[in-house]
Amino acid sequence: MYKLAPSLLAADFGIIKEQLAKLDEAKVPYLHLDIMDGVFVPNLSFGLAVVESIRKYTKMVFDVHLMIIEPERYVEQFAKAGTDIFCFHIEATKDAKATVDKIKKYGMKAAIAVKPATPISEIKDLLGELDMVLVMTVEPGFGGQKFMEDQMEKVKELVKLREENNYKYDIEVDGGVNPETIKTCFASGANVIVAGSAVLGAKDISARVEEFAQIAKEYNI
Ligand SMILES: O=C(CO)[C@H](O)[C@H](O)COP(=O)(O)O
Ligand SMILES: [Fe+2]
Repeated sequence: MYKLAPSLLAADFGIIKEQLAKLDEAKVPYLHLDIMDGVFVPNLSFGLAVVESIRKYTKMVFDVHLMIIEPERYVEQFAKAGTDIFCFHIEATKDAKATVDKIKKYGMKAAIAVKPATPISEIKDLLGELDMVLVMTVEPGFGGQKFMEDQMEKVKELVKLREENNYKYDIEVDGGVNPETIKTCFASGANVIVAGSAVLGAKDISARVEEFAQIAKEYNI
């Protein structure tokens, strides 16, 4: 089922309450929260305090994308801050299985992200336990980058593996998604769409959300 996850990274933090209200008005289901540590990626964003404080203002599902090393250290804190989906990078941990188990123990949905150079074979053994897989369509670290079309091969591979093994995960794409590139995402089989600049940077947020929803309908997603 199609879900839009606007990325807070593209929001104007000075008017964050108004921005959240606009997303709620547009009936957006997920909010994508990019957590960066300046080590796993060459950028810093925001952390637990921001997640906890905005949790009070919206009921959107919090889809937290952790671009930090050893994400297992923060599972409990993110659960307490109101995270619904805890998504970590396979490249950032030595024990992905233990991390997935810990995420579930704290009542969250478990997702794994793969950088553009990481093949799906790296997470193959865990696919049966995941609620979502995130295929990065840019190098993680910054919003507003160009969509990497070649990553659609991984989306298609995930669709195939899900069918063959009766797995249940959603397939999320993140980076450079706009009204054009969203079409190849749907055509390849992605159903959870992260969009920062294309949604929060749009003149009319509701109109952009509606435009994406119409395209999803055309592709039966
Ligand atoms: O994880 C990310 C960057 O690492 C962001 O979620 C992503 O870049 C969204 O921004 P945009 O839609 O503007 O590309
Ligand atoms: Fe992200």
